[in-house]
Amino acid sequence: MAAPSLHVSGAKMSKSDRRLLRKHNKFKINFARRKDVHISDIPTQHLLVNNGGLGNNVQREQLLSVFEPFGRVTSLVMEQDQPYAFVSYSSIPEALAACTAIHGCLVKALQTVPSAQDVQLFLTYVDRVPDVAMPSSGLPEGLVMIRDFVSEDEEQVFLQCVDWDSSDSQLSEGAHLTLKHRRVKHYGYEFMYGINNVDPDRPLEQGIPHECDQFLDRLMALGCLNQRPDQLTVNQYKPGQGIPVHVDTHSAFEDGIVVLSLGSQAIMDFKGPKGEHFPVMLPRRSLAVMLGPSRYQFTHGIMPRKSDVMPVQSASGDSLTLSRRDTRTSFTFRILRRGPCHCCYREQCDSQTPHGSQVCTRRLQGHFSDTRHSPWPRVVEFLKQLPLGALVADVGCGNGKYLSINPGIHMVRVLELSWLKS
Ligand SMILES: O=C(O)CCC(=O)C(=O)O
Ligand SMILES: [Fe+2]
Repeated sequence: MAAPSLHVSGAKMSKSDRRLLRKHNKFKINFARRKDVHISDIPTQHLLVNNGGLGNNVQREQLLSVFEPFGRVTSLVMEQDQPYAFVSYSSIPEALAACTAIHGCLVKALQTVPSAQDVQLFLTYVDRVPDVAMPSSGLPEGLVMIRDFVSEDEEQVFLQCVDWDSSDSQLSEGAHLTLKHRRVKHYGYEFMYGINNVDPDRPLEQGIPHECDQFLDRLMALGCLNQRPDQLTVNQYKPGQGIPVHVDTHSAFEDGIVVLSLGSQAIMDFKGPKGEHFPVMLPRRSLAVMLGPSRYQFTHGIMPRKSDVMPVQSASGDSLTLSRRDTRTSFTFRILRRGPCHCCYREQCDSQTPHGSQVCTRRLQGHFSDTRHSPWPRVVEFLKQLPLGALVADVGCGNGKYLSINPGIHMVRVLELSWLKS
């Protein structure tokens, strides 16, 4: 790691040194907009490290390994999404030594993905380090989290019992429109993404794998579910993949949605109706049970990211770091609802809005539903691109498969063509 000679006068500077200086000055001009920390013209014990932030995919441990050889690091502050970090030493000479050695260097240790470029660190003295705003560490009301609910051996059994090869042929057509970003397999009943619902009259050949039996016994022993789950959706996410924000359809499933996270952690964002936001870490092998408001009222989703920002506690105080995601496989166990939902969260309830009650009538239809339950992708696409408030008549709507595709439009449902004639 050879530092370019930044302290030479303008006339003797090489082309690359001049470029470096220009870049650094531009960054300093932008940073000066911050009111809580000021750039210092004279050396201090606090360093602002441009390009060494969470926004550059730099991890806390990597940054520490670069700075610790030059003295005692008393504080390392990383802020969410920012391309810079702050490092404090116990004395000015230590900061000076680090600055002389590291400023302008390409640092290999900071590569977080194989294709990533080396990171060039620019250092500036600042008067202080800011307090870090920690993400909310609470849980949405009704969410129960249990760490280490399954052992590493059990995790392997779960992961190996999924027969991915048979998943594609099993999914109804609408699924392929929504599942570009993760692999999914259903057991017990298919959750049909085209209509965001299940058909209780069409159980799948494959029920929940028997490998889950003991787990389900333990789950039931916790006492938070009234019935044993009869539907399982397995989602598999590669780093960078996620699941869009949603509330699991009320009319499809009862209270108590159980998520077992395997293979990797991920942050699931829960958002409430008043703008509440709970980024909840789902550690590998942990169990999350969504009950009450967290099941019915809060949306949940996973951002398609390669790493998650996590709080860390260290000798130098609270800070944030990045935790890289690996392939994550989640087992989501749910209890099918057989009848409309009567929850008290009417706004989110598809059973209690006009739009929702139409969806429920879908279940009253027999043979037609059995043979035509898959929405046609082109129709789904057409409905999705309609503007808010558009009016659509679904003449001969059959099992109502298109009624819930776009909640922002009005669907007039006409069951039989003969009704229209009369
Ligand atoms: O993968 C997860 O953790 C959650 C999956 C989920 O929310 C769903 O399938 O509805
Ligand atoms: Fe969900």
